[in-house]
Amino acid sequence: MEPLDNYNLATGNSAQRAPAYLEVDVGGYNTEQVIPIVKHQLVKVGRNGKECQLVLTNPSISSIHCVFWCVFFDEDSIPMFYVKDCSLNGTYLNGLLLKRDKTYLLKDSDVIELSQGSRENDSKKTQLVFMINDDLQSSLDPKLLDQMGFLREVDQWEITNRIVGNGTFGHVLITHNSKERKDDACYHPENYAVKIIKLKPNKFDKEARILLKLDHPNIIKVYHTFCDRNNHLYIFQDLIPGGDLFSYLAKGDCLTSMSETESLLIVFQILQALNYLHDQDIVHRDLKLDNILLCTPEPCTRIVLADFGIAKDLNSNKERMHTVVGTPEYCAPEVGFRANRKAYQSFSRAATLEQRGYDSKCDLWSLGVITHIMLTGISPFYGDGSERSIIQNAKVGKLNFDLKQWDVVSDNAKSFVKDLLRTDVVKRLNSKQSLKHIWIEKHLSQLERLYYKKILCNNEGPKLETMALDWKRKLPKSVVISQAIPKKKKVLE
Ligand SMILES: Nc1ncnc2c1ncn2[C@@H]1O[C@H](COP(=O)(O)OP(=O)(O)OP(=O)(O)O)[C@@H](O)[C@H]1O
Repeated sequence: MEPLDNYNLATGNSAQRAPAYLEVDVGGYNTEQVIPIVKHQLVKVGRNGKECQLVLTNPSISSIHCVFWCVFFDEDSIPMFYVKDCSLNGTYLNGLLLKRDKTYLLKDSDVIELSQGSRENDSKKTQLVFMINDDLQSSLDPKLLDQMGFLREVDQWEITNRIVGNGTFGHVLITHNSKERKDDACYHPENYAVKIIKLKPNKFDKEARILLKLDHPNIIKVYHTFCDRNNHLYIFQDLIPGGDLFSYLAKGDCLTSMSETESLLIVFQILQALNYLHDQDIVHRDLKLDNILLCTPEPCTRIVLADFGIAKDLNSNKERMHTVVGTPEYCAPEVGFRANRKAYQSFSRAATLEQRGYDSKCDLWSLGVITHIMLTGISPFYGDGSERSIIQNAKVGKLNFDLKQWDVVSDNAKSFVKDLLRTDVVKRLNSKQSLKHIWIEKHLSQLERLYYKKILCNNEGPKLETMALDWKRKLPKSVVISQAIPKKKKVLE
């Protein structure tokens, strides 16, 4: 039997108290070793002794063969557990090959096989059995869909009772595409997400209309929409499995900062998305940490903008916007939130006030707030946390770069934040100007290389050949794109 190093492996009860764990079997025998899967910790399996929690020396195993993690939407919800294949020789889930760099949702008792050698090698075969803690398992409600009045099936989409997230307006659930399963029997079927919103009778939904028009790697991809007899609108979309940026930064009961490099890569991607949206006269209007989703909860991952619930398509009406919408903490002062909410108290989230209106630059203010938080862990206008103080502070727009959290941040990054958080809209950068800011421009070649080569090609998501031509044109000449598509393999009995 190949040696199995005990890197961070737990045994017995401590691991079984984790929300989920992996049991390690080698050559068909249970080794009694278990790897807990807990919040904020990736579990890597492979040959790399420095990075992996479970180190395997079998040569057919890749340096990092596969990665496991869990995502908690909030403390009350049942977490989602995922596995991502990063190997050369393939990872199998219940006997079916996973697509390389794709992420799959796990369920209790799933068996993950790391190599499928010949029969003589069966004694070396490592299997991981995924187990969910009994308490969590029993809280999954099989009648959830009926209770909520949601359909179980819409065309080829099968809707499950597993909730990915909840918002003010919608529930987001896991769904499968049965047609895909029939078309591709060798691969494990993928999971998708469906956002279900209750519409007011006879109202059409702007979110679905806007999303169906969009096609960008940093914007949530929508495949299909459907409205049932109860005015529930179903928006079928990609499942983005790394959780949102808020959860990624939240450790304990406060937000933490991330390195300048990691922040820059996220800012660059958000700007790609904003540039694309604003070029088409679409304004997001609710950009915040919670609406930025990560493909994997680790640095250098693709990020995706979600929740276009209050986005505005200015194509139908080229005027400036006047509706007070968004989230005060991220909201530009010109949008018109008032410290005295009486002015629009009768409306849930929106009101039209007498004012000069605002334009797409409100999204850049929100990006300024997001960048400030990523670099320092501090929300710039938070004050005492009350809506009144946030709105008042944002109106004044005073930033404090003397705080010790800024000591490790470059002057260029500070200048970027300052140029986005300008209360004077005319002086605030737009998305094109932001992409030319010295903080971005100085690192542009590295950013583009990482973006096109690593984030778009190796990270799950659109491959370059499927993307629009204007995206291809931006590819720097020096970058060689490696198409990491594994050969199709037969399903083993
Ligand atoms: N495609 C997706 N993949 C994975 N998670 C998702 C997806 N869409 C939404 N979520 C999760 O569900 C949560 C709620 O979704 P969303 O923000 O779209 O709903 P909402 O009702 O419009 O929310 P809000 O209260 O912010 O307006 C998100 O914060 C996110 O964590």
